[in-house]
Amino acid sequence: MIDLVNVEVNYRGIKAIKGVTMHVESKVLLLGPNGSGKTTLLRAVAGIVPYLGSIRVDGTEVRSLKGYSSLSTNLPEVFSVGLTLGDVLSIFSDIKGLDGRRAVEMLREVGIRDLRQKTYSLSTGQSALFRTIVALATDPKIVLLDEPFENVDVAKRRKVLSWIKEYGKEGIVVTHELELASSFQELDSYLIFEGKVYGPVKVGELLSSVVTEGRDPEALLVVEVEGKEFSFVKGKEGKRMADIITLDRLYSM
Ligand SMILES: Nc1ncnc2c1ncn2[C@@H]1O[C@H](COP(=O)(O)OP(=O)(O)OP(=O)(O)O)[C@@H](O)[C@H]1O
Repeated sequence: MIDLVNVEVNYRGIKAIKGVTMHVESKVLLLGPNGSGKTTLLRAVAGIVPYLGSIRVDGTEVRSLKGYSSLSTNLPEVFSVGLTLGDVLSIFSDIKGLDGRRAVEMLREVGIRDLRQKTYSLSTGQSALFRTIVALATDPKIVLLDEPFENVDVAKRRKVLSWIKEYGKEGIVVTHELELASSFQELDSYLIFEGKVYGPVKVGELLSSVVTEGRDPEALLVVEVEGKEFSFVKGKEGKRMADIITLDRLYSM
């Protein structure tokens, strides 16, 4: 279970996360445009950046966590430079109970066979796949996945989708691609704009809504973008969410 209460993250004067309160006890999607704070929120939950407020993972405050938690992530900060893929698998087997055979099988399924190569020799897409596989092959209770589809070929995205459905009962999956979100219709989603989180709302409901300017009393969600309010409403005239593809488009509405 992940509980955030009034969380703020500041990077030297930039407020990247502003007063976020969330209670996550299933797998949820976090959707938002570039620079909205998605990665920062995951970093805070993973204990990689300092935060104000409270973040508890299964009841333990993240900033006072000692040792390893029930949480796995594909965030690049977790992977040391200069190691081979085999080294990383072996370290994660020791410290996080990674299933080495399963990891090797998953790597083969996406065409990564040479375990003697260094992690930095992987392409951007291969690196994303490798990090996702290491995170999931630990069979984690909680997953934090940052843009697991980015730079991954369409055919391999299908594999990644099926793995995300298979592993981790709880957690946060970040993406800014609504097209991919449609594969998770039954999950709850949160939207993030300018460091503020809105939700939850079922992915299916969100994608079948339209976006209108202003505050609509029947809205599933009302978000604020650059000082303007936008409503996500069902059964009205407006820009169909399903056509927006990426949330960056709200900035040009
Ligand atoms: N290390 C850092 N130092 C200073 N500012 C940062 C740092 N990392 C992120 N930021 C700023 O914090 C804000 C949120 O960034 P973040 O990377 O969390 O967004 P994001 O939603 O993950 O974006 P993207 O989809 O582009 O990856 C942005 O304004 C970004 O410029």
